[in-house]
Amino acid sequence: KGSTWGYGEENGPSLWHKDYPVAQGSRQSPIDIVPSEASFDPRLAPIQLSYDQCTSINISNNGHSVVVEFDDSDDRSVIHGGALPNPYRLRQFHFHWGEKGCHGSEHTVAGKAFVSELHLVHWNAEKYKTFGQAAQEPDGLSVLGIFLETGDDHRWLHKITDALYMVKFKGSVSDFKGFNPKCLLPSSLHFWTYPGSLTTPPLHESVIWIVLKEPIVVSEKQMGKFRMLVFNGEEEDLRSRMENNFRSPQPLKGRKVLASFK
Ligand SMILES: Cc1ccnc(S(N)(=O)=O)n1
Ligand SMILES: [Zn+2]
Repeated sequence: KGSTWGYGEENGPSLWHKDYPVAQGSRQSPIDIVPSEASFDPRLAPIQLSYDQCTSINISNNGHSVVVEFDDSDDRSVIHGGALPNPYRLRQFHFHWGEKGCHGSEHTVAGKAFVSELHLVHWNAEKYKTFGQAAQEPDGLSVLGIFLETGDDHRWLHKITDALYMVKFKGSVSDFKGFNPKCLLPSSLHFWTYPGSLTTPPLHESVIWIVLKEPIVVSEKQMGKFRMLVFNGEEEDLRSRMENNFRSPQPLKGRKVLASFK
């Protein structure tokens, strides 16, 4: 049986196209964002995150990242603005990161990578009945990308890093109530936006990407706690530290990146 995809030598991003030919498609993500080539679009509405009624449910290790899931049975937590035609519902957030001292973001800015990248995944519940269906439509999803750089401790990230020991192994799930990801936003909501894809299989070209210009600051110690997670299940002999779970920038193929700021 074909091995499932991952980030290793035998199943990493350069091989994903074999099982997921869309990997070589015309609107793949991530990309290298070149600010001087992005065009300021005054028509872009400011990003608004209405997360005050959001309901986080659990935190889990899916063998590729650590994921916090939300109750998306109604419009209690939505993102609107940017180039979005209507509000999109928050479904989950997760992270991508590198190894100690190295970079791990997926998007880069003029070739500069950050230590990590947070993805807040939303779906167009006004137009589609389920997340799964929306994930296969060109306007189905919107992912808000936030860069992480190292410096001082992030005062709220500890709520997540303190829970990571409970989800060390693939397949582990733990209660995670009352977390509002608004506490993970930088002060500026200036953004770039472009049409792209999921950055992990099935790599559907269904994402309107919104990437914030300003990174948030977290400490190397906090990042270290992400690296104590492992890709493998508790019962597997082969232990492999969860790190470098990022895809590299993909060809722009003529796409335009819009900027919400001058
Ligand atoms: C929910 C989901 C699946 C796959 N990839 C992504 S991502 N990394 O593009 O946000 N999100
Ligand atoms: Zn992601």
